[in-house]
Amino acid sequence: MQRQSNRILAINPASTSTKIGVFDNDILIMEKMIRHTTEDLSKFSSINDQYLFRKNTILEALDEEGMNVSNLAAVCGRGGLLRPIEGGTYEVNSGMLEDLRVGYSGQHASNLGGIIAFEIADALNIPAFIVDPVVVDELEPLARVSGFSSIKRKSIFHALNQKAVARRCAEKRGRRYEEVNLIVAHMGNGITVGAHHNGRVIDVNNGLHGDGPFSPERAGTVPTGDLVELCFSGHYSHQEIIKKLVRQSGLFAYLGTSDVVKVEQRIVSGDKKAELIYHAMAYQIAREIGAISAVLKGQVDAIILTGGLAYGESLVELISERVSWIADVEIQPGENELQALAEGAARVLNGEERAKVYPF
Ligand SMILES: Nc1ncnc2c1ncn2[C@@H]1O[C@H](COP(=O)(O)OP(=O)(O)O)[C@@H](O)[C@H]1O
Ligand SMILES: CCCC(=O)OP(=O)(O)O
Repeated sequence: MQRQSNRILAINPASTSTKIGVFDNDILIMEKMIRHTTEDLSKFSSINDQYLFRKNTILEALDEEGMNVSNLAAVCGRGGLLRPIEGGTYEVNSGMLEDLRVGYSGQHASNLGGIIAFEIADALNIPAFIVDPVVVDELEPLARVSGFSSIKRKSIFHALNQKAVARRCAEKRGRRYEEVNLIVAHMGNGITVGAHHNGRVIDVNNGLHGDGPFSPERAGTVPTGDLVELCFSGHYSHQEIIKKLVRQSGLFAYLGTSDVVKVEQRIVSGDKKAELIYHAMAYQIAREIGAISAVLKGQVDAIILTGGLAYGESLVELISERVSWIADVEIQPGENELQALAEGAARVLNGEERAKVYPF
């Protein structure tokens, strides 16, 4: 099908940076990472309060790059901690804006993606979208049962990148995403391993404050009794324990850094503790992939390793040697999120998909 030219601005707000990209449909024209200093962000008491500051830095960056916003056909932001929704491209509406502002399912910089996209698009009278936010929830009923009746398992994961790499993998095999079974391990600051069955992520660990492998920053699954003891030890407030589990666990807690490149350098120079912990992270990722292969009854077309950590050759090797008996292992390093946002918006602008309405 012949596609018309659609200029799309994609916005991905992360904790200390805002990444932006301008695309012609899914072809990248310009990309920029705007870094925010601690001093800049410490002026704001909440993530939501940063919206105007971040929006202005985006408009300034576009101006510096000579990008004329009046040529845009749509703006697409990374969606945040909304109500659980199925995957897809959603037009930003007033209900979504309200949920993003209060942080319906919690606080995360990605909550700003939809808000900033809307503000820029509204002034230009063009649509604003979000694509596959972190709350995409396509879990099977079986996967929701935790074993502790007061707690349900939740789907919070790197849906945007997981679905984009899964689509690409299916396409390479001459199949549609809706026709394949894939295991995708996104390995970034958090790590999530999803079972993609015929285009739906039917099981995945909650990579923010849930379960799964430990990661550069997160604790992942920890022994429950010991965690309860720690919570009631009187040493930590509620906020402190959450921060410890989400931002100060994993590699950071054991090795004092969450920078995987530095950890790899320490291993090469003979640091045995760094080696043990790094190998343990690979071991836990492989164990999660093995567990989720049972969800797919062993019918797995491919295992995809993606995210920033997939640039690390030794990590990829350590995981592959434990899981390559399950299926072919494909490496798609990086987080590909701006590209995935543009692709999601382009599918709607070109009439290949209809924008979904939040909450559906
Ligand atoms: N060349 C590399 N080799 C190994 N790890 C890397 C490399 N580049 C980045 N990383 C790691 O990737 C992580 C960030 O991954 P990314 O997918 O961008 O993050 P997130 O999913 O959290 O947004 C960081 O922990 C960083 O140390
Ligand atoms: C697990 C989804 C939240 C998320 O995006 O985490 P990181 O970017 O910190 O890996």
